[in-house]
Amino acid sequence: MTNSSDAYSPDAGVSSDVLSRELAIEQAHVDAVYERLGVATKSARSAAESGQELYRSDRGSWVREEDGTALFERDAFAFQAAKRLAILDAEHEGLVFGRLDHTDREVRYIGRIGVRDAEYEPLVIDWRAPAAEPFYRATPNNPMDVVRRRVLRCRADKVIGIEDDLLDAEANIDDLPIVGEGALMAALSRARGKHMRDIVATIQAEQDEAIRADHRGVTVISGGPGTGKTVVALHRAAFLLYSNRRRFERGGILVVGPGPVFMNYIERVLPSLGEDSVTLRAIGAVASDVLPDVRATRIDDALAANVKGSLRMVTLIKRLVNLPLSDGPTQLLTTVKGNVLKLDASALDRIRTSVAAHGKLNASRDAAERAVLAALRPQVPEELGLDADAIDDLITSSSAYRTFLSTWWPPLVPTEVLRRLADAGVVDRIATDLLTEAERAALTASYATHDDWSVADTALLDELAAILGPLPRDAGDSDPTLFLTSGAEVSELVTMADRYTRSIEADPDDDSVENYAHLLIDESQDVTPMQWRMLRRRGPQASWTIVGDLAQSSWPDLDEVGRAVRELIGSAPHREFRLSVNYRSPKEVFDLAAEIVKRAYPKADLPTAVRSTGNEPELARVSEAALVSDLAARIDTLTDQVPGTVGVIVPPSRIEALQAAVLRRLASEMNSVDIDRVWFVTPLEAKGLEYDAVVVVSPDEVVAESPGGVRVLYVALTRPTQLLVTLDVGESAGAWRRSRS
Ligand SMILES: Nc1ncnc2c1ncn2[C@@H]1O[C@H](COP(=O)(O)OP(=O)(O)OP(=O)(O)O)[C@@H](O)[C@H]1O
Repeated sequence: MTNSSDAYSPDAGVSSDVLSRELAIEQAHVDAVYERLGVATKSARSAAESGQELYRSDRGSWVREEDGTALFERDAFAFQAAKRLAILDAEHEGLVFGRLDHTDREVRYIGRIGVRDAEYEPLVIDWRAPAAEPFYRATPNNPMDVVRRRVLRCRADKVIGIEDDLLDAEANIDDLPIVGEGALMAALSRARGKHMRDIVATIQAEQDEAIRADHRGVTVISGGPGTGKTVVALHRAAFLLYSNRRRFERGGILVVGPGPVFMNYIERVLPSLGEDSVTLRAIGAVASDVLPDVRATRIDDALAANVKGSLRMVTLIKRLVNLPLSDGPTQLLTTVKGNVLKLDASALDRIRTSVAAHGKLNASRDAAERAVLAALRPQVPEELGLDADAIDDLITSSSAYRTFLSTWWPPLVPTEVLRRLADAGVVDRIATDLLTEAERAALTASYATHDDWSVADTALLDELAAILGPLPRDAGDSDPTLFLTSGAEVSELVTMADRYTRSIEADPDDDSVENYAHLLIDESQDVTPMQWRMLRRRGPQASWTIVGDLAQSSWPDLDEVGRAVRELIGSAPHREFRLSVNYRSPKEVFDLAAEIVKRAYPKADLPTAVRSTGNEPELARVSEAALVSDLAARIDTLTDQVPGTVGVIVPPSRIEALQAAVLRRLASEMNSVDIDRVWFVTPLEAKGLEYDAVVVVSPDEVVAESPGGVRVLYVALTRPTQLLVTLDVGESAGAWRRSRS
């Protein structure tokens, strides 16, 4: 097996004459397809110019097949073909990638888009069409009337390689040569680059079932590392769009992954399948539809992260919202014709709680005012002979009352409310029965020591946005200088006026949560209960695809993860798929990783590694003093040994300093190293990613620094496609492997 990107080498067993002849046959077909597409593009353009915008769809596609009734079907097809062609990633590996030869001698070509000839006969079948299914599902045990499955490897419009599988050796067809040594193995041993590639030419049968599963309800896809969960989920998104375009293009599909590095890694897959209408968002950016500035990447320390992810925060946040502002009024005093009217703190609290129970706070100011007036009216002496309207007019015209209302029920901005948790006094008042002392301290410290938001905070901010609702549209009508005449202390005046002015800068139109028809959640084992609440707000009517592996969870309470998914499924129809083959890690690497994870999590779902390289992992040790020079030297060697990427996975506490020092050393002493191929990441950032070679720095610290412990080390150990090095730092390090059985 070869590591080069041209690993689709022709089988030496087939004469070069046969190979050349077969390549020429396939080239002729590919040429015909491109010629036809040229015609389709022209025809699409001219139809568009002659006013067919009528058929433009809401989300910007040119034509919906179902609506194109006034068009000849062929014209509608031309639109679709031209549109998909325009989206296809420039670097995609061939429009036509497969061929099926059937027992009845019928030949079908499979490609990224469907293409028909002038007589409307299929030249290429879209990989998602039912007729393409045997390409993925046929096996020698169940050949599905297919004799030979052929994968074509193209560069741009040139066919450069062929890989065949003989599926029905009994079929009486003796003029079908079999070429190549297996498309899957060749694909798997190719170098990894910065972006994930589609697997459209080599989808395996168990993966195909998950991709084509019913769109309704909830589809759960599980499996160990490297089993293709992510890539399968992305192909499923493309399949859903193909099979139910109207519903999913209009309603939208949201793909959520763990972080921006991961989103960047997967972003090319859907365009390479001709689909560009899917929204990709890291979990820390999901709330950015309601809170545009909130896009977080920082991970809290373990204790704070656990607290912030837990459902106990729902109660805590409700209490926080109801807790009067420390600089707000504690009572209302006003007069009507010389008679003093008063509501004390407990009366105000009762009103606040009962109003808050019935609506969103920012939308309830009128209701709160009605409740306050209703509580004041009985205090006006009857002998004044005033009716309710007259009393209300007298109360509301007083400046003391207006000042009270603005400060007692101000427009509340989620970010400002959550910041209140930096005050230990606030946390103590609302959380003594919810959190331990250590948890309360961790929560307060996380806000007191950081100005920016963490990923876990975004779900809390989203929860707050849901409780508070959009800012009132008239929030800007009141004059902040009002406070200057209220008679309170100057320092307070500034605080309130300041808060008021800042809060009205938010655009009330930005507060609507985006709803999707389908949500696809990757690395779901790390989604906390609070984050599930945030996601569910994006798809109250949606169907779901949930992808994950409990053995890779960084969340400490695995039962809670399971419960959250069961709750989401509820009584909806659902189906589960388990992927069983690890296509990423060589067997030698995965054996080590599996042994480590089994110790901490015996129930781990361990896949079978499909490849073997003969390279055992290197378990190395280095002193603290020699770490930088040793790591730089290893990176130098590894970039020579593998053709693609080298991942250096470093515990969070070390990454910044170590990366800077190693890069400096590489630049000064080993400047032949191609730095663009080297990635420094924390174990959590490495989730879902893969590299040709990986160095895991200080595995003991990787375990110690994450609430997921050994499971997070398992993630790190399962990232390489070729070579693994672990680097213990210091004489006594290595606990992670000493207790190997
Ligand atoms: N059928 C296939 N043909 C070719 N390559 C495949 C196939 N299935 C998976 N792969 C490759 O295997 C690698 C792992 O896939 P992927 O990242 O989707 O796995 P995963 O199950 O999400 O892993 P993890 O849980 O570790 O994040 C990728 O490089 C992917 O392209």
